[in-house]
Amino acid sequence: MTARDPFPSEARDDLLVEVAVALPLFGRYTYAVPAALREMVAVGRRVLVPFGRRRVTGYVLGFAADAPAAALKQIEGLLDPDPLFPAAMLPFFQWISDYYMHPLGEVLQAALPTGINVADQQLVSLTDEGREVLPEQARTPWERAVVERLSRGACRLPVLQRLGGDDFSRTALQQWEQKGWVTRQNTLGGGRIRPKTERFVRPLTEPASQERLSAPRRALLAVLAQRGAMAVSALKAHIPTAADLVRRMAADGQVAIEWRAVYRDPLGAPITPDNPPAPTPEQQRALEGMGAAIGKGYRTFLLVGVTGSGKTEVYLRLAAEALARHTTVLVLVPEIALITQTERAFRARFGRQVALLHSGLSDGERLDQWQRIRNGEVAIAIGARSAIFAPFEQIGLIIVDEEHDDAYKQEGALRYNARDLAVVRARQAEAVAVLGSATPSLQSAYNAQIGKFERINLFERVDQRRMPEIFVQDLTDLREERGSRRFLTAALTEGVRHCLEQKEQVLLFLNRRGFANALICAACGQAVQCDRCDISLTYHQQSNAYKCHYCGFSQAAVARCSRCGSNRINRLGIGTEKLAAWIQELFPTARVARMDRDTTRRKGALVKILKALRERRIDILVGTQMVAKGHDYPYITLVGIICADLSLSLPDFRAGERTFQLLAQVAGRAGRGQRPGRVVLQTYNPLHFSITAARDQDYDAFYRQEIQFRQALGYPPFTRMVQVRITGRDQKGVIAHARRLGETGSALQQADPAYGELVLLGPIEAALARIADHHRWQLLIKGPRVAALHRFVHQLLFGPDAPTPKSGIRVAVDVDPVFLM
Ligand SMILES: Nc1ncnc2c1ncn2[C@@H]1O[C@H](COP(=O)(O)OP(=O)(O)OP(=O)(O)O)[C@@H](O)[C@H]1O
Ligand SMILES: [Zn+2]
Repeated sequence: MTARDPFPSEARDDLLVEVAVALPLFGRYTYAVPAALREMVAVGRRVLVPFGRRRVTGYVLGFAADAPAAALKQIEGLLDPDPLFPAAMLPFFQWISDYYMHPLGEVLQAALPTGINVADQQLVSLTDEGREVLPEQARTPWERAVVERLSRGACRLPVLQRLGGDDFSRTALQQWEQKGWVTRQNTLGGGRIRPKTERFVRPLTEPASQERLSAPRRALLAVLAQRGAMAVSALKAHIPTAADLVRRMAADGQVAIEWRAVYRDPLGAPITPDNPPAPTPEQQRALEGMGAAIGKGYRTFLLVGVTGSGKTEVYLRLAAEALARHTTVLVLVPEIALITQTERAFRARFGRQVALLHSGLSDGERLDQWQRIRNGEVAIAIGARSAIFAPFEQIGLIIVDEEHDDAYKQEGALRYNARDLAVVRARQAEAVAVLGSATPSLQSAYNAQIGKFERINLFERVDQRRMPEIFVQDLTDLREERGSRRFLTAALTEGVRHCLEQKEQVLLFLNRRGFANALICAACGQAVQCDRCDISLTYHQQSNAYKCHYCGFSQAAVARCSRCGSNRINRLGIGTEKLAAWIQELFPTARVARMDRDTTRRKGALVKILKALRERRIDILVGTQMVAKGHDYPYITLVGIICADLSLSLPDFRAGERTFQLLAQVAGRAGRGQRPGRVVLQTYNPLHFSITAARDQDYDAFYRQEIQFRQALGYPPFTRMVQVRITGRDQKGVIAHARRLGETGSALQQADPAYGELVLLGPIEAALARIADHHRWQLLIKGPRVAALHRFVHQLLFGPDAPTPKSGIRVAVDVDPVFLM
């Protein structure tokens, strides 16, 4: 026991708990629980624990029988009224920690709603000497901004970090501290989110005395008599002057005002219940197989249904089946634009039983949705990838819509794939997983082929609607054309004209935003490149700026050529911004809108565009891959694919798969209503099998070709991969560390015959060699079996011989990487 222990007499009866801390450390730590907290401590609770010289958030994993010999510290406090996740989810989090090689405490931190963690925060301030010396010493823009900020007073570290974005340097701060120019002090920072409370009114006056009251006061009491206690904000809908009135009535003792905790509600007005259509015979068959499986143990189905085959209706009916068996339902959707569509469908069927979890919500809203799930107040959760962590108990069904979508891959600190986690969670919970898509990932289709998943097909669109007719336009025929004529072909413009005459809608797809993406100096031929990335800049007309699509760097478009100084920069190439301008010129009276990352940056902008499309206030929608996803708009009868080849030539073995999926998906937006659809698909490679298969809407033809290629080259799904990425500002340091990892890897491989089956590729410079001034190198490790592969990488990065990176060099591990550049 430590000298600090305030309860020494109780030493050996101490309750001990194992805790994971929210720090980059793999261990589990044992703490004692002080007597006062003993009744309340439970698995899944967040606690505040001392750790080294700091205090941090921890999560109770379980109870420990024995204390390690070393000094034992005590939990300092419990952070929430209840556990934030059910104990039954711990094996799931542990699996994630093991498989993705990420510390459990950080897994939990990533899984729980953001903004609630409490930890020490460092307060930085200038010393007297620093105040004198530093204004001279600060070099980078970030350093200057920091000194400027600190000269106005002490400041929290995260605020300083944010001042200059990528320029931030921990080393600089440490040096300043060593030289005595700044000091750091620990303070306890609170979680940002508090429960929301509202003023509620409760009637007090006996009905008999009401005659003497004024008419408004009587009206207010009448409403309360009918509805019970009400929030003042809700009362205003009945009595506009309620706020003022309530205050005066409270003073006269006629009503009581009290604060009550309420949920922040992102759902808005209720949606009118829908009228479920009778399932088609195909839907019926699909439902019989999958519905009967719910509640009877783990199974995964791959639902392959052509675009417009009514997969959503299948999901809805399966969800109803799961609810009837008193289990809960998790629905994953790749992105926010689709969540609104799916949310609408589920709320129309299931009303208030639905919770939402996605990044479009405020932190407070998300926490409240989390609590509703946690408290068993809802039975269905819909959300983007992070919703896989929804704290349900008794899960019966997990649906992953558009399962092929790369958006399920989380990049950043904890790298996971929510689609894969859906299968893991279903297995652990003995639930049914349904992965749905018109264009499944090769991985999932292969899993169905070898019997890991069960495949269910929907071959036809509902109501015998035809698949769109696809016309392929060979762009090499138009090589001699200039400007807009090169991409706005006769086939396309005739189609658009016809559509507009019929008052139908057009979708034009181009997988590149901006105005011009090839900026070439007219005098010397130099391409205009980002200062901080090895990537060309794109011209954006609306902001009249050159922008980098990787780091966000932006400079005024008047800039001169970096090589010869000429200000004549040719703007070649085409992006959605230019396409929209061209099409507007050609069809001046058409209502043209654009949907890409530039036009949807502001909160709510995306939903606004989709609403206008639904209400037919847009005639022609121009967009990037955002428009390709499962949208269902009945009046779109023409889809134009401006240049199908853009994604084909990327240095990534999945380029063919992505291109096929993108084309088949965007084509599938046409002709979903009563009127038949047409697609004009323009390409320089009309014979490439990704393109012919998309033209024929033939998934299996694509699969047969692609799977052969993967097998021949030993790519997934025939192998598994782990990518190790080494990044940092110091190029030499990055290369040196990458080489050291490569050497360590080779040595490990030679030492252990079990590693003979692994292939080490690299270390090599990444295809995107520099982003935001960080040099990037990588090591790719391939192997036929997960166990050996993972053991190897673990040893390479965390084993006794693992090389330690110098400060400023980061090593990130990406298991089952999706982005290889
Ligand atoms: N049984 C049915 N009877 C009539 N209409 C239906 C039926 N099932 C679904 N629909 C309608 O068919 C349309 C297409 O369905 P849905 O959007 O679910 O297709 P999908 O299979 O998800 O396609 P995609 O893969 O392109 O997203 C929707 O408008 C839906 O309301
Ligand atoms: Zn850049």
